[in-house]
Amino acid sequence: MPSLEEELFPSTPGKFKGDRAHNMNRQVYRCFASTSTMFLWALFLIALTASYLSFQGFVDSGSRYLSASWGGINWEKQLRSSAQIQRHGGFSVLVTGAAGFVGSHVSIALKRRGDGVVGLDNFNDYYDPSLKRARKSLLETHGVFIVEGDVNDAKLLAKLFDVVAFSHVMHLAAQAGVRYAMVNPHSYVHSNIAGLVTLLEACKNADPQPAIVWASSSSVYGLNDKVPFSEADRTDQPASLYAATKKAGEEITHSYNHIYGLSITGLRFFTVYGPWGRPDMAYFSFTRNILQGKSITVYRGKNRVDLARDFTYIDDIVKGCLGSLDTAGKSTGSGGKKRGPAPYRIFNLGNTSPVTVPTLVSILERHLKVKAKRNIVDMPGNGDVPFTHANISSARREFGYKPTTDLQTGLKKFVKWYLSYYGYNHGKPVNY
Ligand SMILES: O=C(O)[C@H]1O[C@H](OP(=O)(O)OP(=O)(O)OC[C@H]2O[C@@H](n3ccc(=O)[nH]c3=O)[C@H](O)[C@@H]2O)[C@H](O)[C@@H](O)[C@H]1O
Repeated sequence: MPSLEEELFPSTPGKFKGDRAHNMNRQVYRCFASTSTMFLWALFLIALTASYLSFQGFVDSGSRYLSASWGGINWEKQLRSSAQIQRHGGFSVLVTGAAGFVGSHVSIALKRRGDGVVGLDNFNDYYDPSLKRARKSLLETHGVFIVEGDVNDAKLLAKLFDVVAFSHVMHLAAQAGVRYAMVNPHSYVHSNIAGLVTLLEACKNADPQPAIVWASSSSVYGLNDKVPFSEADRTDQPASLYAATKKAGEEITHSYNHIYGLSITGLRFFTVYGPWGRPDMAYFSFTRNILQGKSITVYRGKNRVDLARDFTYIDDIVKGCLGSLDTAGKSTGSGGKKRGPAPYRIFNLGNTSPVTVPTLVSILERHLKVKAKRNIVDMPGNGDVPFTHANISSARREFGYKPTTDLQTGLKKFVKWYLSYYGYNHGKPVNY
């Protein structure tokens, strides 16, 4: 049996016979009825979508509040106190990667001279996070508060700039290591490209905009064979993805300088070493293996030529970082608008005295009083370059950069720290 509606409005047009006006009325009514049904459906779908989105928002914010290690009145108080400037004309500096090797040293040096410092670090497990935690404890004894978070977290960055008007950002958070890029390429894109852009976005939006000093790398020289390496030399032949992401960082920061008036200083660090260093680096892992009686793999270049690095001691690098901060001109924009040209600088921070890897091993043997078991192999195609050698005349001219620690002296200090921290058998770290 047909329904009432079917009776009134048969589904097959033309089957209904009636007068013209009646017919017209029916069509208008039908049209109106289908429009209102559609309208009701649309309303229903909008309501459904809105409630889904608000539920998602609730879940997101709920999980953020449940899992976030930042936020709240007490947290803001700690931020402000750590960022407090204690000297006339001092800075308030956001140090990213503050629980890292260079980051921890720079943070302490800034705090010591009376600058305000807030650290940011994600404590990832690229190498033993307990070493990062120990550095964090050390920083806390100096009054430096470290926020646990990622440079990719735009909300966190916005909040940091909301609470503190940072005059400078020392951006050292990165995925380091040349050879690890073959194991985990995406971590380099995540930290060195995406993280950098997120940070620059936050800096460009900040009012006032901070001046930015950040860590590039000697590896950008890649296959360049003109020595010593000068800032104007070719950097378009990277030998590793790590180098490529650092080179990309130099271009990305340039665009932010150009468009938004951010003051940018990129520092090309040359194989930095010293106490509280990175366990993935050769001098550190060689020390551990030598002490444990394990063999070490020493790479050798083409035609049996030894590899060489312009090893640079951490204290010299710290002086270079502070000199860069002191001479960085101001950013000119605010709230995302450029108001004039701002400085864009790049400096080599090296030692200008390359040493071969076998010589590095011999120095360690002397300091450790243990003979290394050397396993010499031809350098695999893993992104390494045969040598590095910095021309540092630009940094010397701009802020009097002058490295004073040779490898022999620097490794002695490293070994002293290593033994006090891990002991002879790389047992449990001594508590600081
Ligand atoms: O200046 C930089 O910008 C980079 O410096 C550092 O890279 P590199 O100069 O490669 O230092 P590092 O790994 O200590 O190897 C040193 C030498 O030992 C050789 N090497 C290494 C390991 C090994 O098992 N055997 C070996 O012979 C190796 O072939 C090399 O010749 C930082 O790690 C990097 O993050 C980046 O900051």
